[in-house]
Amino acid sequence: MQNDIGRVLLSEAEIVAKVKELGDKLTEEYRGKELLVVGILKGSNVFMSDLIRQINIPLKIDFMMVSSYGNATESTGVVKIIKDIEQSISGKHLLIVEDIIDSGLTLKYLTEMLETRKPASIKLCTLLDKPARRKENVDVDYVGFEMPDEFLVGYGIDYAEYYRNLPYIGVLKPEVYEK
Ligand SMILES: O=P(O)(O)OC[C@H]1O[C@H](OP(=O)(O)OP(=O)(O)O)[C@H](O)[C@@H]1O
Ligand code: HPA
Ligand SMILES: [Mg+2]
Repeated sequence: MQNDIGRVLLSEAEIVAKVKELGDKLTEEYRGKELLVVGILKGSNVFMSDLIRQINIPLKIDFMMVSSYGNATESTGVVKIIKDIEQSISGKHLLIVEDIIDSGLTLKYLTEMLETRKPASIKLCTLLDKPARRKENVDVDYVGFEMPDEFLVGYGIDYAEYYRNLPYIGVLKPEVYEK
């Protein structure tokens, strides 16, 4: 698995420090508010687990599962909801947690759909942002790192469902997906 990684872009230590920094900001932002943190599966799973433990106020969590990539490296543009939030979000402050924003298609679709359920607010937090690849404009409130236009894996992010368990973020060698 390590042999498929061309370069490590973010080390485990850099990620830990950034998650702590984001958690501190979110603690201040949501103090005294009814917070529901919504992770977008599967990619956000690792980031979400670390992030909520750095937010030091009462909160609830839930998950949605959507898919637009299948086993490809380009978004299909069709967002499928596989699992929805299990509770009413009306009047709640929603924090959507993503591992990566690339084309923006996933979040554009999701935020528009969730707005119709009348939450008190919706904000977005992503560990990684690839602004160069944006097809849909989405307002991201909290970004861990801006990344170059390369196919990234690790820390929850997959290629063909593998590499999610790498503790760092790396670039996959092109020969891995070109073969
Ligand atoms: O901005 P976009 O171009 O829409 O890409 C970002 C989305 O793509 C990935 O999910 P994917 O659909 O691959 O599912 P996964 O989280 O299960 O890997 C990632 O976790 C984001 O949800
Ligand atoms: O760079 C990426 N890597 C893996 N999955 C992704 N989904 C959107 N962008 C990416
Ligand atoms: Mg994926």
